[in-house]
Amino acid sequence: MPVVPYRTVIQQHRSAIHAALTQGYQQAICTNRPHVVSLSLPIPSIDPLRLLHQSSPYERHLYLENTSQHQATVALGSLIEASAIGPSRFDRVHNFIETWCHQISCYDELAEYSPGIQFFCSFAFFDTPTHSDSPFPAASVFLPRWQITQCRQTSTLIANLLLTPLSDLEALLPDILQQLRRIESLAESPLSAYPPAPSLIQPALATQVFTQAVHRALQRICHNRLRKIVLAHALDVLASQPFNRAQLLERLRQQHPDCYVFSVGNGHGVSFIGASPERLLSIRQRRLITDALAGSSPRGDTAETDALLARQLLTSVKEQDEHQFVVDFLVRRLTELGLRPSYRTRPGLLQLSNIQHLHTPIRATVPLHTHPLHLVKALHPTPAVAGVPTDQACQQIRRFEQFDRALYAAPIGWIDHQGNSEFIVGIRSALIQANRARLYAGAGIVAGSDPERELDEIRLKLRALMEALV
Ligand SMILES: C=C(O[C@@H]1C=C(C(=O)O)C=C[C@H]1O)C(=O)O
Repeated sequence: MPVVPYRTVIQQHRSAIHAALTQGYQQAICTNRPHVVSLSLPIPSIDPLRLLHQSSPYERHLYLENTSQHQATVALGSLIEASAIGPSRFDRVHNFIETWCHQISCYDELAEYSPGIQFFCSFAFFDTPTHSDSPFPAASVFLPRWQITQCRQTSTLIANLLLTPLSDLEALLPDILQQLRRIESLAESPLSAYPPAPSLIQPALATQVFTQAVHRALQRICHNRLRKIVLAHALDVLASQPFNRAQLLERLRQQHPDCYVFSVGNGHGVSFIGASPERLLSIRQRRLITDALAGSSPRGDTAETDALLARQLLTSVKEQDEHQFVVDFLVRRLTELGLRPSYRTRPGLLQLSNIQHLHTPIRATVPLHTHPLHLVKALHPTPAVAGVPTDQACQQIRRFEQFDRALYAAPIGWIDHQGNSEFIVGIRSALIQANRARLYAGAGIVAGSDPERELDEIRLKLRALMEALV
């Protein structure tokens, strides 16, 4: 099949694109403020991971893919950005987005599919860093220079351009054409094989630290100071050579097709990657879905043991309690914001390749003036990753865990200019820098939890990540 010359499409519409840029330029002059023009352009069907593979680890990025939903996006480079710390971090990101939404125009007439203007965000678990060398800010938002979104077989390139009264309009178009040339050559060239995976110099899991923390947490639960706490463990591994980010993500999406595969790069060589089954929220045309996901069991080796483990999970009082804390919290927080959540009273099962969870999807309609970040702020951290009561659980997490959670178990996602949004919870994840990886896994502790069984759950979750590393 001949390759459609996408550049020719752009060349043919050169004057329309030029007109869109001129309008943006005039806006910048009239308002005396910078103005962004967001161009959505058709490109050959291309896997966004290939573009990430070609990009430098020193270029900021956010990649998010859900194979089963046939949706993938990579956002590369930062055109405009902001970061924030402290309790007002969500509001500050919201203000940044609101301000810029008045200074952006979107030209999407050439694209078959356009996701609109998307701001990409990552938040750390805590609003103030627990460690001074934390690789990611407590809150971070950026509008990318380049973005590729693939929806089924349709790919779209988004070029965001910043216009100021000093901009040289004639210099912008060649830049876009050069990027299109790069993408076309990627689409035409055969997928180059990834280099062999590095071998790991794997340290033993320092299990006592975790089990001791579980014992101490159980004492607090026994004395009614806490009802649930999610304790995590971090495993540092060193490889013989640098990890290949795209290769890890490729393995994760093959091994976990039902999860959201993600990568967030800080632009300084550090990436936070993972395959998370947990959606904090998804909003499309004001319809919201959030997942209560808590209560876990391994998958069985045979159909019979698998069914037995599933039955035990569905009928265990301890697992039900652990799950119900999350449902109650999500329903309460949504109701407080004026939403009317609907959900089934009995949880279902979310069966993943290595583990199964109790799962309750909760749906609601978002009121007109409720911004997605109001909801993210109200929902994070859920008792699936923190505990009950939230403040006490977070205080104890800071005490018991000796490592920096950074982006682990925190919201990662995007918001568009029309109130659509997608945020996942950054669990089943690892921090990657050159040949070092830090793997995270956590488990919910409630009355009746057995420290050894919780440790098995941590091992199971870590093993899934380890399989992607080697
Ligand atoms: C905290 C994690 O997972 C969470 C804890 C679960 C549990 O304890 O049963 C289940 C799903 C997640 O909400 C993790 O994987 O790190």
